Amino acid sequence: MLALSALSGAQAATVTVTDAMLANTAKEPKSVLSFGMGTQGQRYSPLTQINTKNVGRLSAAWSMSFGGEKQRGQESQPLIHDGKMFVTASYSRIFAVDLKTGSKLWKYEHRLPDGIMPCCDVVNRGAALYGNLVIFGTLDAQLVALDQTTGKVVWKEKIDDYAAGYSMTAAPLIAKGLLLTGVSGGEFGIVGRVEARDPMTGQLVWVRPTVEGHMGYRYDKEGNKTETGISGTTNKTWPGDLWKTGGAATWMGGTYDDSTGLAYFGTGNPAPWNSHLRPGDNLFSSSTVALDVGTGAIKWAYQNTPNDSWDFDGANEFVTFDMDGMRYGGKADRNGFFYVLDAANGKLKNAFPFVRKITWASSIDLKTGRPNFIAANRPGNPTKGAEGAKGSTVFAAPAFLGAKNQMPMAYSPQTKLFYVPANEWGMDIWNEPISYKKGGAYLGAGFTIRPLFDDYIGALRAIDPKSGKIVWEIKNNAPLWGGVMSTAGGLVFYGTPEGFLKAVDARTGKQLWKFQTGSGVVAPPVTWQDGDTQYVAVVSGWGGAVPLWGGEVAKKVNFLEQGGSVFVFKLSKG
Ligand SMILES: O=C(O)c1cc(C(=O)O)c2c(n1)C(=O)C(=O)c1cc(C(=O)O)[nH]c1-2
Ligand SMILES: [Ca+2]
Repeated sequence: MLALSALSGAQAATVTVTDAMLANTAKEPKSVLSFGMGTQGQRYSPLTQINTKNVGRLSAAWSMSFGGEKQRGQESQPLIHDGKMFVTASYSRIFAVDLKTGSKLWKYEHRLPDGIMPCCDVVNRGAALYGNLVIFGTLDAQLVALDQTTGKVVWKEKIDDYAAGYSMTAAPLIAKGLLLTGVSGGEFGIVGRVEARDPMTGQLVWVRPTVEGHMGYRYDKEGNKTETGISGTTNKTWPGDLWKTGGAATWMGGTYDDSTGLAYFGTGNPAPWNSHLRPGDNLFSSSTVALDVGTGAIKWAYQNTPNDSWDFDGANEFVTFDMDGMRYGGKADRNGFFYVLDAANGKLKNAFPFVRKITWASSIDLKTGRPNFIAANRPGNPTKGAEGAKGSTVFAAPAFLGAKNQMPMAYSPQTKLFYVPANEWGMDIWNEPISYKKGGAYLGAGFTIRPLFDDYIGALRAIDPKSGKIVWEIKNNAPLWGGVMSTAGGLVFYGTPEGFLKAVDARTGKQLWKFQTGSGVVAPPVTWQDGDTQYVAVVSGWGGAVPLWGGEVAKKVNFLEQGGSVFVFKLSKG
């Protein structure tokens, strides 16, 4: 029996995913092998069959439900390979689907313990492919690798203790034959880090913490570890012992650029939120950290929000691109500024606002790379504040859910523009005393989110990284929470919480097509070519942080229904 099934054509058909294929995935439009549609994260496809002239004829080819009662935030980006779609779903589930028919080939439901502690819904953003495996992270902070053909578990590794607040929501990244992953848990005082593993076995290769003062390690084949030096030079940017529970979670995973050999991981908020408890810059929180993939050494780090006081996680994706013959990286930060850095050395080239209202800083100093803080707009010190134990309340914009959050932007080398899903909102924020307790929320702050404008919160913005100009924008009533894709067909695709997948002209922002998916879209679309047909897919299912933490805004959008399904589209005959 075993020998027979091993010989059968269908079983043996898995095409092994190699480093060369992954390096080419942005140029190879027949598959989608990684989160970001290429490790640089540009989310750009060279396909042109679907274009500005004919996108009006885009029609549903099939849809598949994730089923059950687990209809919560679906933030997953599907992967496409060898006739199959691999798509993760809420509550740490993954499905393999037949691309031609839309029928389910297998599913894996991870058994989650009762005590998991994701801060912001039971989400998962996607998987990674390598060899014959599909690998994803779970809400109880494990990694699971399954056989692409059978769905059988090949290896499983525990990343860390979920009872201490660790979880995993991001898609893993493959770079130079290594599996690179981050961790979630910044709201619980975990310590952020990047880990490299052998993707075929799950065995650790190196670990690099993202909080200054913690030791990095390298592992040999037997699992013996050797120290590779502390991250940073000292823990002097943290007072006392606070670096031991400093946050800086790498919760959105990373990008990788073959030309620099560096992996770029954003880091989340320093813990706790109350900044008066931790005077100093608190490295490497709210930063982009560039790691040498071979050694796990921090080659450079750039801090977007030193001594963050607003939950301005710097976790957002660093997307590398070419400008004036140089390789740069663009990052639309949660704090409201868009940054352009030299991808090789982290030197700041440009920084400008991409939302209308920013209260915490007036600008970013291009010489020093540091923000020009507006001191009066920092939430007050609870030990000194006029309002006693609470500290003084300030109005701050952006709100803590950010000018941008988990929803990834796209870059088009055709238009040389970034397409950023932005949100305009503010909050009243105040500080409170707090002390660390394992597995407890570690904030020391309270907040009330408020819209800034009557008619919209979300805005899809086309941004020129050179001039810092917003070339066009499309306002959206509810906060945008889904990702963006650009194509050589001159199109930009994006989803809305109101349930639509939309296609617009990449040059003008003119809407050309929309489709109602039946629930809010909080996931990034993808496209690929099978035979002579180009397809587009997106996952639908409202959820994520907004309905949980949005307060007044959550009430505004409580007409939205939850869901869980994936839709695939192609052109109907003209
Ligand atoms: O600091 C962290 O570890 C961490 C993790 C996550 C996560 O893993 O989803 C989010 C956040 N922070 C966060 O601040 C946030 O606003 C957020 C929104 C979402 C989401 O998926 O909608 N996740 C997270
Ligand atoms: Ca956070």
